[in-house]
Amino acid sequence: MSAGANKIALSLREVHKSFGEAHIIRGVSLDLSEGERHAFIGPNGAGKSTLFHLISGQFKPSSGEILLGQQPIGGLAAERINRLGLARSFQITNIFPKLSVYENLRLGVMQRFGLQYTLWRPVSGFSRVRELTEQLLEQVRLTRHRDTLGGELSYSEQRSLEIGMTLASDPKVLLLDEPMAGMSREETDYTVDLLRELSAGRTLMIVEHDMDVVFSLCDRISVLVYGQVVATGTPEEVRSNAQVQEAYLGTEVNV
Ligand SMILES: Nc1ncnc2c1ncn2[C@@H]1O[C@H](COP(=O)(O)OP(=O)(O)OP(=O)(O)O)[C@@H](O)[C@H]1O
Repeated sequence: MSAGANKIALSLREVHKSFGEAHIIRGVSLDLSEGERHAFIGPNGAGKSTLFHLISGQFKPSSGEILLGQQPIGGLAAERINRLGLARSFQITNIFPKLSVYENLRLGVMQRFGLQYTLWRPVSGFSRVRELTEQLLEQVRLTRHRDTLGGELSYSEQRSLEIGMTLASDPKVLLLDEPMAGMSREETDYTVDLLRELSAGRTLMIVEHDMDVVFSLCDRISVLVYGQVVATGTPEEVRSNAQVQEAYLGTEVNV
């Protein structure tokens, strides 16, 4: 964790979400420190994606509070939450396949400044956009693919591009939903390394099924079962928690 680790970047307080009769998130409370890398794990259907949707503004909590720093964000529109400093990726890759890597990233940067894709904006505005786009290109290690169409990148490069677009708003808090899904071991290792680099100075929250990733990348882990956090702790604490072994990891799984 980086300096300033004691400041709270994101707080969930007794967050609930129901869809009709179905009570999916059942009282989740959690504080994430600035600079912390935190993973949510849990069985399929536990509510991990729903929790992400609540934090990033796709869903409104039925009750409870969500704070970004000191600012309550529960129920605000996704775009507003993004402007306040929280960005997220989705389980599915979300890039523009017919645009080049550079154009994809530039769109993300332009969005940050509220710029439309027009030709009559002042050039001065664009030079900053260009500068930031170049920076992002380098950060996500795609400089050599700058003119490649998004759709022609390999799967893991597309995920890197998507992470770059997520970073375009320069978020303080970054939510990534299964960033390694569908990757080979080699691609996963590469992406873990990239994420370590890119998340420096930010708070990272990921949902991830790959336990090697979770245990090596994250400072703390929360285990969600039926919409409730049954354990939160360091990888060592979670690994040795008997309730977690039973409820999720399975006593035969050696993690
Ligand atoms: N919009 C919705 N309306 C009704 N039920 C929903 C809605 N969204 C999610 N659910 C239900 O909420 C539960 C939790 O789903 P969610 O996708 O959050 O789980 P998850 O932990 O992310 O699972 P996975 O690991 O498979 O992605 C599921 O039973 C799902 O059917």
